[in-house]
Amino acid sequence: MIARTGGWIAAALLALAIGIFPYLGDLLDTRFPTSYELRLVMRAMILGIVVIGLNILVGFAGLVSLGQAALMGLGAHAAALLALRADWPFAACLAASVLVPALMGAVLAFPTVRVRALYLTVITIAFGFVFVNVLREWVSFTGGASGLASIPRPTLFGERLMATRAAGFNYYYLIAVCLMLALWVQWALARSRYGRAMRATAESENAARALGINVTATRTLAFAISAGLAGLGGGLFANLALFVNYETFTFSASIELLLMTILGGSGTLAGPVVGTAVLFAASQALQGLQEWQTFAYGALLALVLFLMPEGIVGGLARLRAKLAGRGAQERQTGAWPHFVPGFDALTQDRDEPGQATLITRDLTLRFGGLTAVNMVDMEVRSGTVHALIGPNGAGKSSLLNVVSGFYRASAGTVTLFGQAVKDQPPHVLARLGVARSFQNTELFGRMTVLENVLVGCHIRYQATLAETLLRLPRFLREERERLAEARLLLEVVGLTDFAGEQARNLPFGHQRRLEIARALALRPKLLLLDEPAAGLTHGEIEDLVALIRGLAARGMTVILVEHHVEMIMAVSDRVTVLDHGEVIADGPPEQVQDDRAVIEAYFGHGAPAAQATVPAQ
Ligand SMILES: Nc1ncnc2c1ncn2[C@@H]1O[C@H](COP(=O)(O)OP(=O)(O)OP(=O)(O)O)[C@@H](O)[C@H]1O
Repeated sequence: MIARTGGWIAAALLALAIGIFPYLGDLLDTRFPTSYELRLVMRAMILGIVVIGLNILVGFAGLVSLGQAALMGLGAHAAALLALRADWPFAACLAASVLVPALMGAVLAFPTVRVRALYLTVITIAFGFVFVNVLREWVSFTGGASGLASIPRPTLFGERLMATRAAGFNYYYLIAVCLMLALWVQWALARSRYGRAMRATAESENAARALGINVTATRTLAFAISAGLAGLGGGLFANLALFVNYETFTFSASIELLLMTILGGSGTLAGPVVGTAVLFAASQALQGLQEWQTFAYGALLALVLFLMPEGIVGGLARLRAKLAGRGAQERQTGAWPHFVPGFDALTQDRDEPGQATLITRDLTLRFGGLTAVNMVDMEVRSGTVHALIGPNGAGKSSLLNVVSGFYRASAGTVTLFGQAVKDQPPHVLARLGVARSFQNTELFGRMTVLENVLVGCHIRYQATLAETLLRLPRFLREERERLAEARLLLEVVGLTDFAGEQARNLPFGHQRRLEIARALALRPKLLLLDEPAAGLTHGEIEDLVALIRGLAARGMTVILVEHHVEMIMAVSDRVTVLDHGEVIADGPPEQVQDDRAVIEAYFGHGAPAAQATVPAQ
C-alpha cells in the first residue's frame, strides 16, 4: 500500500518537474534552461519512452533485444518518409511510427520465440545490422549518409509544434505526455493478467504453459509493445531533429538503451526513468573527456551494478525491504485445508459424476530407443482420486506429461472429458480444464504468493488488451473478482499471511501448498499432482490427504503420482501400477497392494511370500 502511494507520488512529482522545467527561467529569472537544455531534456524523455518499452521486454518478459535502436530508427524513418513523400499529417505519421515497428516486432518475434527465447536476441542483432545497411545503401529512398532532411515541422490541430523559449513549448509537452502515457502503459500492464503472464513466462515457461498461458503469443505481444514504444520514440525524435539518418540507430545505441534499462532496475516501474536520467546525464557530463568517455562510462556502470546488481531502483527497494525487516519466517501459517465458505463455488466446473474424465488407449511414448510409456490403457472416473504408482523410472511422470500436453505421444489416443486431445499443447489442455503440479515445484519465484495464484486465474479473464490498458469497467470488475478468488484460495491452503511475500522465500512445504492453490485457481476438472508429498513432513502429508479428499468430494478428479504408499492407501479410490512403462496392475488400493506382479516390480523376482505388501516410503 505504502509502495503504491509512493509510486503515485513519484509519478506526480515527475510530471510536476517536467511540467515546470521550461518555465524555470521565468520563475527564477535566469537564462536556464536555454533552448539547448530544453532539447536535451526532450531527447532524454524520448529515450525514456524507448527504455520503458525495453523494460517491458527485458524486465517483464525476460527477453533481450539488441536491436531496439533499429526499431526506433524504423519508427523515425516511417514518420519521416510518410511526411516527406506522402504528405501525411503529423498525427498520422506518429501513429505509423508506432504501428510499423510494432508490426515488425511481431513478425520478428513470432517465429523465433516459439523455438527459443534466446533466438529473439539473435534476430534483433541481425535486424539491427540489416536495417542500418539498408538505410546506408538504399540512397534513393533513404538519402544514404545524407539522410532525410527538411522534415516538415509538426503541426497538430492547426498549431505548429515548437520547443524553444522564444516560440513556445508545445512540442516539449507533447513528448512529456507521450512519456507519461508510456509510463501508464507499463503500470497498467504490470497490474494486469498480461503483465503477470509476461513475468510468469520469464520465471517458468512450463508452469506458465500449464496454467493456460500461450507463451509464444505472450512473448510476441511483449516484443510488439516494446517495439511500438521504441518506434514512438523514433517518430518523436524525427520530428524534433527534423532530420534522420542511420547514424543514430546503430548497434552501440541499442547497447546503451539496454544499459539504461538494467542500470535503472529492469522489471521495476521507476527503473526506466531513473536509468535513462542517470546514464543520459552521465554521457553528457563525460563528453568533455573525449576518448576517455567510453572508459569512464563503462567504469561508472560497472561500479553501480557491482553495488546494486538489481539496478538502482531494484537495489533501493531491496534495501527498504531489509530495513522494514519483512521476512517469511515471521509469518504464521494457517491450518489447512480450510474449506472456507465460497470455495465450493470455485470447484463447480466438474465433469459429470461417473463419467470417464480420462481414457488412454495403447498410449505409447518413446525417447529414441527407450519406451517410457508402453501401450497404456487407463480409465479415470470423474470425482475420484486415481493414483499412479511404480518403481523409479516406471514412466509415471512421462505419462502425466503426455496427458498434460508436455510430451507428444508416439502412438495411441488420449480422451479427456469425452474429447480426443492427442497432440494438443499444454495451454490448450489447461483451458479444457487440466491443471497440474510439478515434481520439482515450479513457482514464479520473484512474483508474490498472491500474484502466483492470480496467474492461475489467467484464462478466466475476458477483458481485451485495450480494456486492460484503459482500465475499463469490465477489466476492473474481473480484476476485483479474481483477486477475491485468489485470496480465498490462499485461505484454503493457509497462506493468507504470506500473500505479499515473494514465492521463492517460502519454506518448501508452503511452496507445495502454493503450487496447489495456483493450480486450483484454474478451476480444473482434472488435477494432476506429481509427487506432491515429496519433502513434506508427516503432518503436512495428512493435511494434503485431507485436501485431496475434499477436492474429490467436491467432484474434482485427481490423478496422483506418488511413492508414498501409506498416503496412496489413505487417499486413492483406484490405483494403476506401471513398471517399465507398462500397466502391471489396476484396481482398488487394497487389491493392488497384495498383487504379486506389483510386489515383484518393487522387490524383484523371487520376493519372499512374507513380503506381502509394497513398501511404505
Ligand atoms: N525427456 C526425456 N528424455 C529421455 N528420456 C526420458 C525423458 N523423460 C523421461 N525419460 C526416461 O523415461 C523413463 C521413465 O521416466 P519417468 O520420469 O517417467 O519415470 P517415473 O516413473 O516418473 O520415475 P520417478 O519415480 O523416478 O520420477 C526413464 O527411463 C527416464 O530416464
